[in-house]
Amino acid sequence: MTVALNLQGVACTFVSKDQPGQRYTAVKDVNLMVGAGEFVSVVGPTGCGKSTLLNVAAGLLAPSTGSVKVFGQPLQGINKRAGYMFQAESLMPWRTALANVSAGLQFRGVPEEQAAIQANEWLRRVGLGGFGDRYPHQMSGGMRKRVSLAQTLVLDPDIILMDEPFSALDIQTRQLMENELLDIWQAKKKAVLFITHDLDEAIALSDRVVVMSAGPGSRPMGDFTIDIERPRDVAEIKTTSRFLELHAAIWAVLREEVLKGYQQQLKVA
Ligand SMILES: Nc1ncnc2c1ncn2[C@@H]1O[C@H](COP(=O)(O)OP(=O)(O)OP(=O)(O)O)[C@@H](O)[C@H]1O
Repeated sequence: MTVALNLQGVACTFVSKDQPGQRYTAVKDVNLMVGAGEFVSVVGPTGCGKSTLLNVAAGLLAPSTGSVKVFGQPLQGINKRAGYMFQAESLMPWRTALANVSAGLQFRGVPEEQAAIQANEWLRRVGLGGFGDRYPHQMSGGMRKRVSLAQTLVLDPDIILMDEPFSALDIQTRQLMENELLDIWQAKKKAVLFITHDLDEAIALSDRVVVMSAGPGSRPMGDFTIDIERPRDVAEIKTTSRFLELHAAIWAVLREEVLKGYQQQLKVA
């Protein structure tokens, strides 16, 4: 299998803003690999360093030690083979849905007309054909997330990095979006690194679920293959016996770390 993303021996140490002498090692000894076309989720206690790892993969943060390779090449600067979708709203309020989706293409030098055709096509794929002229404030949260998804995918990245992209949505909209993401992923088979708090979501979507330990010095401490056949309906598979078995096995590892994570936070507070 071609390796799309490979983090080897990655550690990230931050210097405290208030006390420059103080250092905090968020993640340490992290080895994490995502194959081309593979869907990998990372779960872990709050504050363990999941977003930190995603930022490292995106090239937004250089690791203090270790290496990051993208399709075998050392990553320098921004990861141009990757598209990102973060938890926060990423739309420009002064641009229509269409203009939001086509912006990235235009920044890359695609002529306006061509960019609009591709952006329209992606809006249609995410179920928003006909909504291209709406502004973000004229759309629901779920619709805005669809626009964000189109905005990420229109650039045709080989690697998709997602940090809790659906956490702000109500459960029904969330399930719709998860199924849509799976449909698109199934058709395009990109490498996905998906961060979530939600173990159900991680299992439902992924080929593999990686469990991070509680910080400081958080590292992957479990790597579970999700051998549930595809295509999947995220709502339906949650009642299958294999899903429940996998959930129990992963939760047995994750639970301890979540408890440790809470203890850590209490200490910090
Ligand atoms: N730029 C920074 N400077 C100092 N500390 C940081 C910085 N970025 C992250 N940290 C610390 O590193 C740790 C990991 O943060 P990170 O946001 O990666 O965790 P997370 O697992 O994504 O958290 P959550 O699940 O709550 O979103 C936290 O303790 C955080 O306070």
